[in-house]
Amino acid sequence: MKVLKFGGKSLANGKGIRTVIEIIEDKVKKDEKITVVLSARGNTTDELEGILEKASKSKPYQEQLDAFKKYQLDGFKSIDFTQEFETLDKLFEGVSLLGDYSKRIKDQVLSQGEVISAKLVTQLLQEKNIKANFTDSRSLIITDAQFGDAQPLDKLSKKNVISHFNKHNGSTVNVVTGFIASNTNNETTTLGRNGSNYTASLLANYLEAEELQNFTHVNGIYTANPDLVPDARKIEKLSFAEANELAYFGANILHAKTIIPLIEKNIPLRILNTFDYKNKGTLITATSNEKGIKSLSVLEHVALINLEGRGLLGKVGVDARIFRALAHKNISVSIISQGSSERGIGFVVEANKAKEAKTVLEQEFESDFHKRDVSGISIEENVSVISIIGQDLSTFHKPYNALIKNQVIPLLFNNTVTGATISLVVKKEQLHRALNVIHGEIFEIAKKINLAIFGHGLVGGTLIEQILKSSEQIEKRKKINLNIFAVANSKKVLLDKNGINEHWKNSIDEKGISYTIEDIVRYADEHHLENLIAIDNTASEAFTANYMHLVEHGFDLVSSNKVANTLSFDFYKELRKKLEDNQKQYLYETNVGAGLPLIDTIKLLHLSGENITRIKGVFSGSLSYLFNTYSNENRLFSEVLQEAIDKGFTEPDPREDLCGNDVGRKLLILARELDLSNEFEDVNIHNLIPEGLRQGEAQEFLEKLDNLNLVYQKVKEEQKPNHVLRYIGDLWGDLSKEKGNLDVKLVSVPQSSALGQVKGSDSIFEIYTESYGDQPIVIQGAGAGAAVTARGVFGDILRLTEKG
Ligand SMILES: NC(=O)C1=CN([C@@H]2O[C@H](COP(=O)(O)OP(=O)(O)OC[C@H]3O[C@@H](n4cnc5c(N)ncnc54)[C@H](OP(=O)(O)O)[C@@H]3O)[C@@H](O)[C@H]2O)C=CC1
Ligand SMILES: N[C@@H](CC=O)C(=O)O
Repeated sequence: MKVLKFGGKSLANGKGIRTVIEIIEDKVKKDEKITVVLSARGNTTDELEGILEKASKSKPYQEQLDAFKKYQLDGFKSIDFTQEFETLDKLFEGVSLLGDYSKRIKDQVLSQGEVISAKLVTQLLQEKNIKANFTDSRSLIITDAQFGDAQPLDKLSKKNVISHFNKHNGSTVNVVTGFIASNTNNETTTLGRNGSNYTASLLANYLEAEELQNFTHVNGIYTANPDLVPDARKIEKLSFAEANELAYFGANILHAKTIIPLIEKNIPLRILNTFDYKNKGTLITATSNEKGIKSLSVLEHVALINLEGRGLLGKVGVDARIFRALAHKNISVSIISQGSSERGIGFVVEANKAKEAKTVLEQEFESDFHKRDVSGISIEENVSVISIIGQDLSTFHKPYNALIKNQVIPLLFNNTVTGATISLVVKKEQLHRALNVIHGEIFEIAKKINLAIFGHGLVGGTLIEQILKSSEQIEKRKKINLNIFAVANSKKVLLDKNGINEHWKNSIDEKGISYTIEDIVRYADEHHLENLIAIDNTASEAFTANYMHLVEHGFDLVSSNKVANTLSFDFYKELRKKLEDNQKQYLYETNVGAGLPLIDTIKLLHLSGENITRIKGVFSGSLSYLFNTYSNENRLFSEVLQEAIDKGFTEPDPREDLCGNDVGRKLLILARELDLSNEFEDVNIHNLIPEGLRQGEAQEFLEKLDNLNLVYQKVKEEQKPNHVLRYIGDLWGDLSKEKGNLDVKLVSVPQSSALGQVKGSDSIFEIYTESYGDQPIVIQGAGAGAAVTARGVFGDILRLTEKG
């Protein structure tokens, strides 16, 4: 025999009822022996309670009662509920006249919901020629007289159930009312909230059923509430002990009292979905999961109370006084945490009891206030409790670190000594993000990294394409889900919390909206996006003004833009301080040498104590291309320059390269990596643009490139034989001092020298150190170009995801 229990949501409407009938019919056809236990339909119980309240206050209730009757009959006009409706009419009339009702009356009222539902399903089954038998559980389950939350009298109930099923067995489907029972005086009682589940598990116990199938509107028990955590997974199997933890921490399908009768007889419980009943659901048995099951549950509608005072230290009985005072008012404490100094005790109570709890404690500790032993009792409202079931402290650092990285600082945390459950109290507004972050960590589900990309020109656009192309592979290999939720230019942003797709360019045009940085921060916040990275692929100084704000709001930073690192040294330090305070990272490997691993190498050398004495080389990819090509080929300077621009080697405004600023910036960035406090003004720059061409718009300059030809023809011709032109950066001097010497200049070098050998758009960096002596470490390779730069930015993004 299997016991099938259908909840109110399964029975709420015509579709639900038809599906329930279909499920039962299916089982009967397969000759399965079944018993059906039903809740009241939809919101019936709440509706009846509402009408009762109105009636007791002598308010008009007839309209609501009529609507209730209409709902019960809707689509099922052939069913006769006259008796149930008349009972309700009489009960409400009486309550209205008296202006009050007892728990006994309430149980009589509420019981009609289950009677109506079981009567309906019985008749519909009979219409399908199924031998169905309406079974009023009031004649089976006998309880004490505690109306509203009655306790079954096991011996009597069991005897009744067995005798009833002996009479109506075989192919008969007993359709039993859940929730309701009667006391020994034959008065209607109810089994409290979750009562129908209780009825079902009592029947399963008495009849020694093979399985209890609890049909709900979800496919089983999940690792977290799927409404809050989209990545939540269904748990296939768990043990009663594990289920018990879930029940305690708010998994409302389960309740300890419904599980106990099943444990007693070792009866498996299967949680199924009425609307997807072929799905196997979750099976709960006595056997524990070998690996141990993990899941997240949430307690909402709670408040945190904090009792503080210096004088509590070493005082005996403080906790006892708190619990006694609260217990006296029937206020239950769910989570408690107390420091070893005993100067503060924090605990969680139901939100609607918080004010009362505070008042009660203020009275209890009145004299301690006077003595200044207690300094304050405060309520932190709008909090939620997250419990990680199956999590012990040995690996808790992972979710905890991830929370901190996402700026979720738990207000309180505690762990069970034996049960491997850790609970955290977090601000309600952070609940969603916290759950997703923890869930991603403990289930090793691809960690979602939410990217906001600013600038989608040559570098930014290539980066987006690279990410979209490799994201699937990365997810498979590294369990990292790169989600670009924002792409912005100087005017518009395209926002999509689920990530942009390959049509992003059109989408920006069509759906892009004007924005401020605050809009993007708000969007991330409102959609609870975690692991945020802002990527600056602009060349804009104005945009760098957003860095602090982004960091404060939980974004790590990656930039190909060099400006932020070359503003005043004060800003440079302030940004680092902001990053440290917010535990955020800033990576900018492409700032010098595009995709070459230069900054990281220099950082590591410096950090390890290696004394870097000089850094010299061709820092600019575009100027490398320009002078390598121009020196070797008999072509016009303007023509080669235009080629460098067309190949995407130059800055958005190519004058930034030609005037030496770009190399100057790179040199300064390296100097600052060595803890030198140089300013941009300290860089001696040889500007390659003749005076007359420096002013005006970039476009005007591009139109006058020919004017450069004569100048550079002369420079080329004035060289010694077998010499070539190179535009170099040189950081030198006593680099252990506060500032170094930074020179950017055009030099003529022998073609056979290392610098003279550089080809194409290659950059070359010679790093001289004390240990390496005269033989510098040389890093050489493509120093410019959208593809290599975007790849370098991509590398920084991946590096950040690993740091998390
Ligand atoms: N090319 C290379 O080899 C290398 C380049 N870099 C750096 O990469 C960065 C990007 O260069 P590149 O792709 O060539 O530049 P592009 O001019 O091609 O693109 C710049 C992008 O930034 C956007 N933008 C400009 N100002 C803002 C702002 N205030 N807010 C938001 N978006 C803005 C532009 O939008 P809009 O069209 O609206 O102006 C455009 O989408 C530069 O900082 C450069 O120094 C670094 C290493 C190598
Ligand atoms: N314009 C720059 C691009 C890389 O930073 C260069 O030419 O090196």
